[in-house]
Amino acid sequence: MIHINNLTKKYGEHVALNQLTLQIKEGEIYCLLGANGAGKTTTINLLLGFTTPTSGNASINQIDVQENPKATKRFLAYIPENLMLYPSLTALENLDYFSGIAGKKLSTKELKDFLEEAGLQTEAFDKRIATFSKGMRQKVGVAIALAKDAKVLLLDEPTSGLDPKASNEFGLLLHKLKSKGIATLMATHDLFRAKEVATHIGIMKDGKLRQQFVSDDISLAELEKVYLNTMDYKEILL
Ligand SMILES: Nc1ncnc2c1ncn2[C@@H]1O[C@H](COP(=O)(O)OP(=O)(O)OP(=O)(O)O)[C@@H](O)[C@H]1O
Repeated sequence: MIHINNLTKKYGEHVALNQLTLQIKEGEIYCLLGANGAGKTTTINLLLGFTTPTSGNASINQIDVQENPKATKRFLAYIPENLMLYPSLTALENLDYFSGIAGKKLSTKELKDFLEEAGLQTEAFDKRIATFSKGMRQKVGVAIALAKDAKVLLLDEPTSGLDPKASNEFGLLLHKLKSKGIATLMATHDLFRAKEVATHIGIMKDGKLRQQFVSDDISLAELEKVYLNTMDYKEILL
């Protein structure tokens, strides 16, 4: 579903992303780990077409992102660390608005079903977003992705600032999306949640993908050790 080939982004002499190659198939959750400045957000921005690569390419559902950014956006949902919703509108109104932008005309019943599927409490459907916690806003973001029938979900630091219960709920939600066949790329610093939700884990440093694992092949303790070693510049062969 997501194909990234030798994707490179330079800002002047600085290489923010260095020949990244990876694939994420339907129903896979790929967690990208790495210290600040490792290139995680750059990867997401390139997939969103927010910035253009210096070289290499990426495709979503076999459509090249750079050649056809509008077409690829039809398949994409993006939830950044701080999801922008209209604070004075309710959850239902936001969902109605954003699914309308995505070309979906949905009944109130359908909108409510998506909010429920995303795990938002029924009492919150008609409350203004301004009163919502981050976890609740993210559920609205997931409802938007579901309403849009997104095939690919891009998440940037979705669990940062969430309390353990909200983070756990978000993890359960990702499992649900996985079972619907959605391909997810999640940039995170949260090793625990990455290990818990990911099918695959990559560790980036200085714009380069240094390590890749199938999540089931590595324990949390091993992941932490490898992560710390990688950050300490100790060379570990891929
Ligand atoms: N618009 C820009 N102009 C110049 N340099 C940039 C720009 N955007 C990102 N960079 C640089 O590219 C590198 C990768 O940044 P990126 O935001 O992708 O890292 P990250 O892994 O997402 O970090 P964080 O965990 O802090 O979000 C950093 O060195 C950053 O300073």
